[in-house]
Amino acid sequence: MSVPIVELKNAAKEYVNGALRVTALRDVNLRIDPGEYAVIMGASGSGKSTLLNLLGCLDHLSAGDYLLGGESVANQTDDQLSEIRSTRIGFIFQSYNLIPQLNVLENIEVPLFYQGVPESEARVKAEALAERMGLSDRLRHKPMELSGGQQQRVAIARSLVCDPILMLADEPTGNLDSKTGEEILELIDELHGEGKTIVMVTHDDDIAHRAQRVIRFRDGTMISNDWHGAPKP
Ligand SMILES: Nc1ncnc2c1ncn2[C@@H]1O[C@H](COP(=O)(O)OP(=O)(O)OP(=O)(O)O)[C@@H](O)[C@H]1O
Repeated sequence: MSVPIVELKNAAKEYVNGALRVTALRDVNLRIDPGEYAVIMGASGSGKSTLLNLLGCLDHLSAGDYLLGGESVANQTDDQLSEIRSTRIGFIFQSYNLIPQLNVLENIEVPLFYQGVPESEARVKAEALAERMGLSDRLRHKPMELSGGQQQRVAIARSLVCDPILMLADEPTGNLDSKTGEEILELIDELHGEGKTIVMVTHDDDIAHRAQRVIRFRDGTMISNDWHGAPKP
């Protein structure tokens, strides 16, 4: 059996602000295998972003364990988490999160520079991904000179440039019109078809139907985990 990409064991997250404590996630057990496409759904405040932040090593668990690709990351330092994030995880956000001063190629290259990849090598990779995303005629444009769909394509290229084992998407079509959103979702379907492991937060049932698996949260608890198509063995 293959090593799961994600394994959360009795995971919990509590936010503490002074005397105020909020339990955002409690006792979450979740396994995501290589090549799966899972969506996370739930009402506002149910813990979706908290979960994505934990899966993306942007935050620490309060209790339990998180194994990413078979290795526990629960007790890593912030620096170690940052290293894991930049080498193993690709992020796609609703608001693209591109660096406004950098052009398309430079934005795509950012994760490679954190890894010390030589400039010429980074350029070759970034150009290939930009071409794949249909951005060849926009390589030197800055984000503000691009449409929303083009910006999201740059963000997807950036998320792929380190060949991550896990791709996390937070409402990736939330700021796009339906046609452009559909193109981005088709791109994500394509990546899934190529074997990428994808976890996406969405509020949209139509989008959720594209995934194999829909995981629902309520009040910080996982309340359902439904498989479309063939049931998981
Ligand atoms: N930094 C924080 N400090 C304190 N409480 C927080 C913090 N971040 C989130 N929470 C709380 O944790 C709970 C879960 O929040 P979370 O943002 O994960 O929900 P969500 O499902 O992503 O919501 P939305 O769909 O509105 O983005 C909420 O009750 C929220 O108020």
